[in-house]
Amino acid sequence: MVLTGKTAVVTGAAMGIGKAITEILLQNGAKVVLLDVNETAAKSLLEDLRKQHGQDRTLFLSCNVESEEQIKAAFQKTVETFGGIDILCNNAGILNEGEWEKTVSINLLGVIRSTYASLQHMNKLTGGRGGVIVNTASMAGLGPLLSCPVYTATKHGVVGFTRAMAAASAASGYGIRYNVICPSFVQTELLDNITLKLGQFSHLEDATQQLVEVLGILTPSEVAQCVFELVTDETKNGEALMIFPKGKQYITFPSMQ
Ligand SMILES: NC(=O)C1=CN([C@@H]2O[C@H](COP(=O)(O)OP(=O)(O)OC[C@H]3O[C@@H](n4cnc5c(N)ncnc54)[C@H](O)[C@@H]3O)[C@@H](O)[C@H]2O)C=CC1
Ligand SMILES: CCCCCC(=O)/C=C/C=C\C/C=C\C/C=C\CCCC(=O)O
Repeated sequence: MVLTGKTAVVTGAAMGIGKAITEILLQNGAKVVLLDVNETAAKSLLEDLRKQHGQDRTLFLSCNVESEEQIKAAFQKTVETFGGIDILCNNAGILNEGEWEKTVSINLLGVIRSTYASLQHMNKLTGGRGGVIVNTASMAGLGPLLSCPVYTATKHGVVGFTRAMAAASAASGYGIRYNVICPSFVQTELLDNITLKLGQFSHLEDATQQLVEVLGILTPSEVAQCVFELVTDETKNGEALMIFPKGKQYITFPSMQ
């Protein structure tokens, strides 16, 4: 897929991995709508992006992925402004084992809300142009991160939901590809104040820190490069791409047949 003239929506776009995804899509010619709850960070980023890429290729819309109403309004505004949606990156996520219901609501239900709301605009069977959705899971979506059971559960959910949507889309003729990235640790604010975020599992922080030392830490732009690959390579549908500092690997899952 060539990105020139395409419209992308990125959730959690104000900082970290979402910011890097936004930047790589813009650098390659797409128009990008940034959705986030952090208005201060998003507006400051938007100002920089408009200086670099022009005034008319970006839009920020305040949107909490916990709200179906806000997601629907943001997609409607995107279509009114840019004429459609071709690419959706469901990236917003938190780590908070104490506030675990909120973690499920943002990390897993947020992806489902946004994916279902996007169908109205992207599905070729309902007048959309088709396109591609890339969800941000984690390596914790493929195996257990012992200090974060609920975070782990949400990311396993995102991997399963993405793969099932890919199969449903292919079988139904939606014209939408669905892929998921599974990065190891990435240098973003998600890793800050980790003791507080681990809640009742804070005693397992040292064990996780040891894992960080073994695996190393990715930069957001290394992750965004993999998102770009999944967006542009039209052969990729239903793929889970594991990303770590030493490389990347497409996951082979057990066959269901
Ligand atoms: N940092 C890491 O080590 C890893 C992060 N991830 C995943 O990457 C994604 C992005 O995380 P990071 O960039 O690391 O974190 P971050 O904290 O730097 O950025 C997250 C962004 O999401 C936004 N956000 C949070 N709740 C939201 C909501 N309800 N609605 C809309 N926006 C919301 C935040 O305002 C922020 O801009 C998350 O899904 C996370 O689980 C995956 C693997 C590793
Ligand atoms: C192998 C699974 C990788 C999963 C990565 C992920 O999605 C998010 C992990 C976030 C936190 C993990 C919990 C504790 C980490 C402990 C210390 C982090 C310190 C980071 C540092 O800068 O040294």
